[in-house]
Amino acid sequence: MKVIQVQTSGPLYGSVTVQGSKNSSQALLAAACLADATVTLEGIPGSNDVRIIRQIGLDIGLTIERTPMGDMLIDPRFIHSATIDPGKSSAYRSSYYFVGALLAKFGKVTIGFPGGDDFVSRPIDQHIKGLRALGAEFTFHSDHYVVEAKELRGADVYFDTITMGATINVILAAARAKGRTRLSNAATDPEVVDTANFLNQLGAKIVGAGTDQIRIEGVPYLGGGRYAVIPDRLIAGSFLMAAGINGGSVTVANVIPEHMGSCLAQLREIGLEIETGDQSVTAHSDGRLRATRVRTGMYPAFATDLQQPLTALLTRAPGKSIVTERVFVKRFNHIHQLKRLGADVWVRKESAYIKGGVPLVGNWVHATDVRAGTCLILAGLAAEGTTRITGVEHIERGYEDAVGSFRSLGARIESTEWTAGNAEAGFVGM
Ligand SMILES: CC(=O)N[C@H]1[C@@H](OP(=O)(O)OP(=O)(O)OC[C@H]2O[C@@H](n3ccc(=O)[nH]c3=O)[C@H](O)[C@@H]2O)O[C@H](CO)[C@@H](O)[C@@H]1O
Ligand SMILES: C=C(OP(=O)(O)O)C(=O)O
Repeated sequence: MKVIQVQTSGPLYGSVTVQGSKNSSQALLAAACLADATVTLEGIPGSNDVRIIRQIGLDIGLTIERTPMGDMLIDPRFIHSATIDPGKSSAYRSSYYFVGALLAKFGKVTIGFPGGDDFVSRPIDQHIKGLRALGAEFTFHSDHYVVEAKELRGADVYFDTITMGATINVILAAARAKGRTRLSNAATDPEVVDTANFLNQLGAKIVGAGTDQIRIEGVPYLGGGRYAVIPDRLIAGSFLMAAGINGGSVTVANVIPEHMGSCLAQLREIGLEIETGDQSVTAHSDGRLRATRVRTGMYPAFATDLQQPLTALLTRAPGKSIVTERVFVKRFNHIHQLKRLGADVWVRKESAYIKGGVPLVGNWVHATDVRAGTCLILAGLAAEGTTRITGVEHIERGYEDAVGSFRSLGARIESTEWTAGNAEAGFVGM
């Protein structure tokens, strides 16, 4: 069993080059299926989710190869199947993008239900609603579903709630549908804009991405091209938060500061000093933090994926903080694990109440999902003694090299293989 071991660390100093966005990469890799020529994507991270997408690609005839320069060369010309193995599709969340991306070409997609971070129920009713409006029919089975459309036709879609996944999925389907699609109440996330920019570069006609009204004029053909995925604003945010845990100064390079507005505002409120450059952000902290109240929301509000590392940071801020989760209201699995380190945190309804400044003590903890993992790494840096984190595969879904990056900043962290022998000697069941 892989375990990440974190020791009490001092202030962190240094610079980390931020990987390409996990969430955008998943959309772009699927979107490449819409092309009729080869595509090169720069900056796709080497995370577990990307490895699964490559395996799905192999199964259906979509070649995804890493070049010696680190780019992804994708050849969608020989896709021969739109039947996706349920096990693989359920091994990560956004496998549903293959529905939007393959439906126009194949007329029928068979796929497993979405997996990924299973922290709360995550409905896909808005994906279904949007794709149905374009003419798709859904049939549900025990471990997979089938989506069929003789012909996809543009339509007006008004989303009942703001969802990034459904916005992207319907854009994918509409890009090669017949006629015009208009999306209202669309998500405005940078990852939506990134997907639209990529498709437009291949010849799609999408306008309005980044606003809540998006128009897509379907085209019969998409060419190839080269495109660079946006940097991961969520991973960048968590490294900046790390500067506040024991003090220090951390620079995240290769970021788009404009994507991080609500995060940077929140960190300033807590007492970090933030400096932005063209493509970098630096957080300085003398370790003195202020308690705060924060609510998550859809972009441009404070991201739900930054809620967990922020909660770890707020355990270091003397006083009472309140973190309210508005996107996935029960996304608090990490709180139970923080308590195992001695944090004084409790959850009522959709809020976590944190009494900050209480000393943390190392223990065995489990990362239930990727951001819970980041939260526990940050908490482990402050905890007395050793914190051992299991569930490393969740962390590896999103990070190319979390351990290496934190080590480069001076964190005392390592990845170890926990064997039956040492487990008997020291493992405390969870
Ligand atoms: C792979 C990926 O990109 N994952 C991100 C994506 O997930 P994902 O795309 O799954 O999240 P959504 O933006 O769709 O979810 C936003 C809200 O809409 C609701 N909803 C969503 C779809 C739907 O059909 N019906 C519905 O009610 C969800 O329950 C949630 O309350 O955005 C989330 C919110 O920023 C992030 O936490 C995830 O990291
Ligand atoms: C929720 C997340 O991922 P996914 O949607 O891939 O499960 C996340 O990245 O925090």
